[in-house]
Amino acid sequence: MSIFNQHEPQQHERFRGEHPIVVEGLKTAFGEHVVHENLSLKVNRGEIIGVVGGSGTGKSVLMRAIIGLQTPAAGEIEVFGNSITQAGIDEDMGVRCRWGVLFQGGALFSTLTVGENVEVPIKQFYPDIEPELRREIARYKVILSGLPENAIDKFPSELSGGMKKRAGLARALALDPELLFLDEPTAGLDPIGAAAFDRQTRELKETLGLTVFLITHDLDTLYEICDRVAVIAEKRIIAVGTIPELLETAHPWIDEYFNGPRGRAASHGKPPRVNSRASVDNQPDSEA
Ligand SMILES: Nc1ncnc2c1ncn2[C@@H]1O[C@H](COP(=O)(O)OP(=O)(O)OP(=O)(O)O)[C@@H](O)[C@H]1O
Repeated sequence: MSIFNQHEPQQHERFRGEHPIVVEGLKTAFGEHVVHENLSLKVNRGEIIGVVGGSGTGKSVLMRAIIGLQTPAAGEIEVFGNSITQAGIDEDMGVRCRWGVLFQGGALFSTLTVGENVEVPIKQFYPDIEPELRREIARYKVILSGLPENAIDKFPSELSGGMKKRAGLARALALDPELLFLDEPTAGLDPIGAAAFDRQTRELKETLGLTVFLITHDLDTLYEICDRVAVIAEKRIIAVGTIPELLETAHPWIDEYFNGPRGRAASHGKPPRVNSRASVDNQPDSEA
């Protein structure tokens, strides 16, 4: 039971449905530049889904659309069964407090300490929580994210890249989310730091029962911790499944991605995760 359940106004049951995120027929565009066209994706509850695709294919824009920061030109997005595209402000606030986001680069407030950064969403969504309790929650989240306890009083400029990511993770965990969005969490980390962050993600997912939407270029992360991988190309999700399943699709981009030198190195000795069937979208690109 979360401490937040005792505080108005965001009381809610945990999501028990099959798909906490459902995207149907999404179109996003910046002026004439269409990023997604007829993109669909269902994320399974309790999985870590890796989202991959070439640079600029729209992974971050997809995440932003799902969390309501990017208005779609067409299509429907549901999170926990609530329409994100049509939510009023009240429903919006109720859903927003149920996810946490680690943006690329951490997006920490540089003038606030780590602890104060973690307190920001708590203040925003639960303004009535007493400062002492808020601080105590922040301290717990800092420890949960794998930072030493004394990091709570440090400013972002005093942290290494890996520590900044963990501070961003602590803030993403601030509200006991059911859904965690991670945008390239291991980018810029050394291999040992990246592997440690991967382990932490998997442990958090298991102990907190999270669903994780993870954007990455890191093949080791895909092999180590992702239950399924969704591939964005041609403005939509062209395939989703375990890595062995994706390889069966024989799509040239997928083949090159996983069977190129880096893909082969990352796969070395890894047991495949096999708990779903890949689905492939062979629909022609309407914008082609
Ligand atoms: N605010 C914006 N205004 C205009 N174009 C944008 C904006 N945000 C993103 N784009 C464009 O949308 C496309 C997709 O961007 P996005 O950041 O989602 O790519 P990505 O797949 O996450 O790339 P990377 O792997 O390099 O991080 C790019 O062409 C980008 O230039």
